[in-house]
Amino acid sequence: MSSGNREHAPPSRTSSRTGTRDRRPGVERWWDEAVLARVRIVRAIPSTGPALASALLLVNVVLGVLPVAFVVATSVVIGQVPAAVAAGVGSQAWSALVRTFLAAAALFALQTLLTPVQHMLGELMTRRMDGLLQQRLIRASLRSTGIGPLEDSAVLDSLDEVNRWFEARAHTPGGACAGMLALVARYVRLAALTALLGAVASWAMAVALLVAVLVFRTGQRGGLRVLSRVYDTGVGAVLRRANHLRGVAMGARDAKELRVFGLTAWFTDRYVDEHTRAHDRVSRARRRVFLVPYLGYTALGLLAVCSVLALLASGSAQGAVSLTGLALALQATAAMVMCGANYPEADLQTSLGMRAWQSLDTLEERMSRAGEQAPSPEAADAVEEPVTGPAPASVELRSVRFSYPNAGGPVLDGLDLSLAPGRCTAVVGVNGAGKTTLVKLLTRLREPDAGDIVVDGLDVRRTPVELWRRQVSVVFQDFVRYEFSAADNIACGAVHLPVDREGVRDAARRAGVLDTLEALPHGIDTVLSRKHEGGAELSGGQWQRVAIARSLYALGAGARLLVLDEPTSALDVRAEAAFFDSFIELTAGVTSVLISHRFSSVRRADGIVVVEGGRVVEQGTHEELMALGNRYARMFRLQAERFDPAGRGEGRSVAR
Ligand SMILES: Nc1ncnc2c1ncn2[C@@H]1O[C@H](COP(=O)(O)OP(=O)(O)OP(=O)(O)O)[C@@H](O)[C@H]1O
Repeated sequence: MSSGNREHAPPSRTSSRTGTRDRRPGVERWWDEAVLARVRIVRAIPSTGPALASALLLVNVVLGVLPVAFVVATSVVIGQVPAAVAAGVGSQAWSALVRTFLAAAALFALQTLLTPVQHMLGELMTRRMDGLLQQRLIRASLRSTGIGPLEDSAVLDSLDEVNRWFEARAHTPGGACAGMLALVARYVRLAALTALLGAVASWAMAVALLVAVLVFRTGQRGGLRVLSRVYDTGVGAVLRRANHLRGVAMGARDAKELRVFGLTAWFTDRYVDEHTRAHDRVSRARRRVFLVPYLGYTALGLLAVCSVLALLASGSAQGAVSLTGLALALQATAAMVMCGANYPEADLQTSLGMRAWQSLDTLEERMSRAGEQAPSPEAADAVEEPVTGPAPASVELRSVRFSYPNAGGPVLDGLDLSLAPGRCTAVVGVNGAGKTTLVKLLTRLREPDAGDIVVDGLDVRRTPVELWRRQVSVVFQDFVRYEFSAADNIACGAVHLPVDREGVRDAARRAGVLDTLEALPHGIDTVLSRKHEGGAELSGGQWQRVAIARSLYALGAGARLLVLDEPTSALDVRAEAAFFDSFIELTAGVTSVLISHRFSSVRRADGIVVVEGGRVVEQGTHEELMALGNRYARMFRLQAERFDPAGRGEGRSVAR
């Protein structure tokens, strides 16, 4: 019997109950990991298609029986040889020998033919189950309407872990189903061999050998489970660090900085250190888990096999066992011993699959736990229809308080802010003042801990989130660069409506990017990524214009509140000035919020608020705030002086 366990590197297993290292009692953990996990996989098998599941089950049962039938046929052949040789060619005994031989050959051929069918159907089941699990993963990742869960470190850990299971090339989680059915073949074979040995030799012998085989297998499989716990004791974290280092070192995104800062050798050394540390700990654990127990299991196996052989030998010596019976018993014993080995078509697949499924459960559980945001008092009487219409939104934030979970004090602490309908309000403040947090609340990616956001006199929580979001158009600081066509990149500003190609062109024209897009190989249908054939890459500023076009398209589709979070950070000064000249005009009459560190943009807003300490500490027009000579004026002058050290005139270089 051979151990045959290959080393693998599953991600760390943490308890789905605590989110920390698993501290459940051994029996409960064993029940969950070894029994319930298998039951869940078996119950999921029919979802890959009843016809496929039945066909694969049938093939596996047949593949379990065929080798046993082959053992019987070849043993009968051996038993028939003396009589056939004695009677000579053409005799009845000879013909019987030939017939049995042909039957054995047919059984062997059938087994050879069915094995690829087993692989093919198993592969099909694996792909189908992987597809279903991927759907579960995507649904779990996107299930929250807010982004709270995706800023929770436990959820991010789980996501990271599950993703690694799906990215593993050797065995994917779906393989567990096919692996579980492949075990049917092995255990049917083991049961039939036991019956055979019992029938022709001795039942005590057969049962003893069966017990030895099962003990050996249980030890090996249990060893895999025990070994995997080493990943809970810090190895997972070391591997994550190593993977991060490898990802940074091999990614195109970070290549420039690594080289310019001369970090390549440092990265290599750190990667080797972390990897070696993880590898050493796994190797030590492997020796502990497998080496000594393996010797014990092997001794037990040898004892059982030697006893069986000794009994057979003595039975044969006394003439109590026929030649056919001896051949049967010997072959059955050898085949049973083989059943104690690692099953390459089943063991790793089921063991890794069970862990992957558990990771997915943990992710789903954590997502739902992290997604339980503070209940909104008005949610119960949510109105079906949003407050909508052509009129620009009037938005008021009243005494809004918000803190990030597990992150210290409040970021917004009693903030009052009024966004006048059809006017542009700029929000300024130092880094970390809470400007982006304000955007998250306005877009309902987060809900306030206290206070209200009131739109046209109605608490925004009374409007279903999806409907509210159709009324909001946003250009995020870190907007998404979708690897879609340019047209789709813009049209995804209003996915609830059919794509309006004229509207897309119009939005691109107004964002000043239409000429650039039309000059691409396939015009606005060019995929904006070089990773795709015929695709093209845009500069940072051009991408930003595409994001702006997306928000204009959303406005065209009925959005009534425009939120711009650093919308021009990638544009040069001249492009920014030109952009605002046209943008202010284009969005005239739209309620908008502009967050920017560029005072040349901010000063053009109809109203400006300064956020500090989680509240609005100053508000007014540019002129009023300059006249006040307080925080805004100081920040404005500081920036203006950087462009115009001589200090000539208020923001001369930053002015329009
Ligand atoms: N997901 C988060 N979890 C915990 N704290 C966060 C999170 N996001 C932001 N913060 C903290 O909240 C505070 C406000 O962050 P926010 O991004 O809103 O500031 P900001 O005014 O937009 O800053 P900047 O001008 O640098 O973009 C910061 O102290 C930041 O560390």
